[in-house]
Amino acid sequence: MSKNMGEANKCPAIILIGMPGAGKSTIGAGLANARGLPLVDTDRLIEQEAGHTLQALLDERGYLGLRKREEQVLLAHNFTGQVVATGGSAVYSALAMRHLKACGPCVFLDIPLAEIEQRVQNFNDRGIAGPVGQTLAQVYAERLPLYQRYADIVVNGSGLSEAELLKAVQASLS
Ligand SMILES: Nc1ncnc2c1ncn2[C@@H]1O[C@H](COP(=O)(O)OP(=O)(O)O)[C@@H](O)[C@H]1O
Ligand SMILES: O=C(O)C1=C[C@@H](OP(=O)(O)O)[C@@H](O)[C@H](O)C1
Ligand SMILES: [Mg+2]
Repeated sequence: MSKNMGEANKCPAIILIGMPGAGKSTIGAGLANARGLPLVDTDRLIEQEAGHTLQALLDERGYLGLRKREEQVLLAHNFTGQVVATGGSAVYSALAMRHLKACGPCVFLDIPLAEIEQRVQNFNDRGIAGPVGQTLAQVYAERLPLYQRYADIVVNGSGLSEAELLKAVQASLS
């Protein structure tokens, strides 16, 4: 299940990756609470450090600019001892993912496209870091191999409630 726990044990953090709407922020908060660890939502970190909302960054710099900013912020922080809810686009940076994986196991919240589509109703103005016109299905198809590549642990969240998914993530880490 875990490909890289030896490295992770030196510098424990828990990194959540997955599609927008997968539940990284929601499950991250529950996980942090359950484990008594601080939560870092990297989207909020980017906004704090940039002094702009993600949408403003997207409007001003385009999706490649937002991805670059995300990479810079991820690389600038040591996430030791924290639960990290990443943004869905973090996996576009191999450098940032290498840095995150050195801090702890990457847990991929693997949610089927149909469930993501139900949850993400505001796809066109949600601030997705991708080219205009790309559909949610295209984003999913492009990113699935990246989430799989970087995952140390894959949690299948198909059909699970928030509470069930949190429990499954906890079980995957024990
Ligand atoms: N099983 C589930 N696990 C996590 N979130 C769920 C689940 N079912 C519905 N949701 C809802 O989906 C949304 C997930 O959003 P969020 O946690 O912000 O995801 P992400 O940070 O991955 O984009 C929330 O509104 C949450 O209430
Ligand atoms: O998947 C994406 O392209 C993005 C997802 C968002 O985070 P969540 O995955 O937490 O929604 C946020 O980082 C930004 O709007 C870009
Ligand atoms: Mg989030």
